[in-house]
Amino acid sequence: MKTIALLPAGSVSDEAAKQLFAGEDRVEWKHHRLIADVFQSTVNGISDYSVIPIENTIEGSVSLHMDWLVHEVDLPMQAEWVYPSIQNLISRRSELQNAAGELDFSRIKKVISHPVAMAQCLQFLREHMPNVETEHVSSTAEAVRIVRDHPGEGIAAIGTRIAAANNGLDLLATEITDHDNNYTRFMLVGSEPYTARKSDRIKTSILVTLPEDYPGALHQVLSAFAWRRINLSRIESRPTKKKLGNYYFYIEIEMSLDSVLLPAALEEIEAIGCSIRVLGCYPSFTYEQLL
Ligand SMILES: O=C(O)C(=O)Cc1ccccc1
Repeated sequence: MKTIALLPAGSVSDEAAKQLFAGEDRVEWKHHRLIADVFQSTVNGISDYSVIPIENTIEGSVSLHMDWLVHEVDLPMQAEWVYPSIQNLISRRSELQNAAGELDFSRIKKVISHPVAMAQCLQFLREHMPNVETEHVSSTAEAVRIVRDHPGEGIAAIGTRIAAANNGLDLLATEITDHDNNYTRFMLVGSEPYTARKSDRIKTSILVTLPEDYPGALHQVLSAFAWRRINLSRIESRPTKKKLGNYYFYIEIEMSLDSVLLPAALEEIEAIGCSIRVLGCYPSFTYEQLL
């Protein structure tokens, strides 16, 4: 039996995780309201894995979660997958109708959701409810729960169809994200490798800290990959949080650590005085692969 910590039932994380573990019956879900508790469940050994949203097509990196993986916890990355994020406007239709029985968006006083979901729907909100107040909460599922528990207050949530159905609420508008092809990348973290499915795409994630006062250090790091023709799929700088202006580089490499080339490239990078932390070597899945 594998125990998996994740955001509440009806969240995007919940749908995405069920896709990754589809067909596995020996799985126990541990839902948490807060992402901090999702992380902590695996850190404390209560769960085998945590499910973490790390990047979105529109919003880019979910920096807070990336920073947790780097600064707060030491949990290896075990699988990465992509899941479409389809958002809907959810509340009670009967509360928001005018005398003619038509939905009147001006009766919505406040829209609540997870910050990533909210960011995906800003144009929709501007167009239909230019003056609405918005508020961020810990997940889309939590937003829907709050709407359920506060009838008559003119609150709507942005969330999944499943969350609306689970809470007996109405879909006021469906598929409201501003751009199609809106996907979120999720990371499965934990101490055991994920073996339920195989992918021919294996990635390695590392964190590189450059030596101080070394002109061209980043160039040299990149060249260690470039001349070996090792493809990188992402590079991002984040503050070290130790000193203003100090950064580490988060790099995703399209190659397994079991290869001959990658360890050699990492050795070359260490030789110029960089420190490297390997965050994981893991299979990567597209949405189509998991269908
Ligand atoms: O709040 C949720 O449902 C989550 O799982 C976080 C999230 C929100 C929006 C897109 C992807 C993940």
